[in-house]
Amino acid sequence: MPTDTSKPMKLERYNSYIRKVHSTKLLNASSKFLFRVTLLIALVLILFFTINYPPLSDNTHSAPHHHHRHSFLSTSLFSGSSLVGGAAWEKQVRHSSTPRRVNGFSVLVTGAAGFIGSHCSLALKKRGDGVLGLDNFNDYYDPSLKRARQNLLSKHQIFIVEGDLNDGPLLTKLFDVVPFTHVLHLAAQAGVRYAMQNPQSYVKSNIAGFVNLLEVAKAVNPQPAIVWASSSSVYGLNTENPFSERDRTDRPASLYAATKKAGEEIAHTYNHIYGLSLTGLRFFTVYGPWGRPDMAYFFFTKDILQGKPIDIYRTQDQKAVARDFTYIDDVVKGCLGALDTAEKSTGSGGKKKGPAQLRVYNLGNTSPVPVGRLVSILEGLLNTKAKKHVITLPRNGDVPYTHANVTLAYKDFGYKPTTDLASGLRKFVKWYVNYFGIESKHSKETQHFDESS
Ligand SMILES: O=C(O)[C@H]1O[C@H](OP(=O)(O)OP(=O)(O)OC[C@H]2O[C@@H](n3ccc(=O)[nH]c3=O)[C@H](O)[C@@H]2O)[C@H](O)[C@@H](O)[C@H]1O
Repeated sequence: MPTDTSKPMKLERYNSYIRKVHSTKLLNASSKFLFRVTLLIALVLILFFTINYPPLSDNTHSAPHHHHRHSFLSTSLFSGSSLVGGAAWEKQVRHSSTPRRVNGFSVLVTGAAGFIGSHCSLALKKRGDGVLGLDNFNDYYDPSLKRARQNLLSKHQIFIVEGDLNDGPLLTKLFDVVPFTHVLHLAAQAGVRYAMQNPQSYVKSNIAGFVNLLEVAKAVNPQPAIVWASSSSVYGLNTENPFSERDRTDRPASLYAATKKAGEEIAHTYNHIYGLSLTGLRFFTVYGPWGRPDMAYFFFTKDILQGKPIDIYRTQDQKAVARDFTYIDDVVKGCLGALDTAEKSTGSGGKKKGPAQLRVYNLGNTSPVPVGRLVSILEGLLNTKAKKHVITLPRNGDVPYTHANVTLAYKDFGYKPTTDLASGLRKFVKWYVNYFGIESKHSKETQHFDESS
């Protein structure tokens, strides 16, 4: 009888089958495991990129750390149509910054598409200084007005780089290309009442942005001298009259004022540690052609012309609210005076070499005018009665009055305001009706408008 060999063979086949099944199971299990791990990694990566690289349409009021990334992506690589850092861009930057007079300055003007920034840029350029603008063109008020100012500046060979103060690499790049002698730092989140709606934007521009600029300025060689915009609002609840630079400024009435006051303290620190030459200018309610639409004189004009009611504030004890309204041309002279008398910074490569200049000046008009009087002047100029709502000052950060003592600015650089409110508003209204193409008997009188007035 032949021996049955099929049994061990079957067993062997069975064993090998079992091994196969096991190894396939193992393979299946490990590939499932691998697949899950890959999926998890992919999800983590997607989450990471979504958080760190928000879409470029991220709005301007987003959280500061988001905005920093956004501004780096959007401004460090591209600015309008020209590639930042490219040869054509560098040529524009250099051309705009090169002075055309002997011993002329090279000035970086931040906020150059803004009201005071555009006027100062033009004035500097006209006397032969080199000017490079920086502006983020945010939408705090209608950016089309900022674009119109930019057009005006570009006709005078002034180039504005589109970028944010918080964009460190961009600022460093600008100083790499141009050894600026001066910075006129006017970029800020302005407006007293808006600080209650969007407090973070004040911290982002007026504190973080300022510190970022100072960080770059202290590290470059040569360090520039810096003249920057503080505000009359730092006097807050001060009751001395008129306001002098020696008065208390530790009782701000709005977050806007608090951020400007913080700027003055930060300036002290950078002057003390790094030898940066710093001059703060306390502007008093500056108005005029190409002004800011968020300011009362501007939107009163608009509302009066449109037949809309306007609110005129009175103090809690029913007294008139008054401001030391200051005409733009006077303020421009003050800014240029401050630049002309600014001493060089003393540090280099981030190290202080000796004491440096640290100054603060009032730039006001020295004659406060009640808001009711401002409205009567506008009514006369527009030949239209305003629909006036006199209301008690809401608790919105406003102070009852401002009044500048400008003795110090006069002594140090001959600052002397010469334009009263009626003459200044006349020039503003002339610009307004032309700019907005308002057809009235006023526009006929002003057909020969000089756009740079
Ligand atoms: O000197 C400054 O440092 C600041 O000046 C400016 O602030 P302000 O002096 O508050 O100007 P602005 O808003 O034009 O109100 C003018 C007057 O109209 C009153 N006012 C205002 C609004 C209204 O509806 N009714 C009204 O009576 C109001 O009570 C006030 O009395 C800049 O905006 C600010 O950025 C900052 O630079």
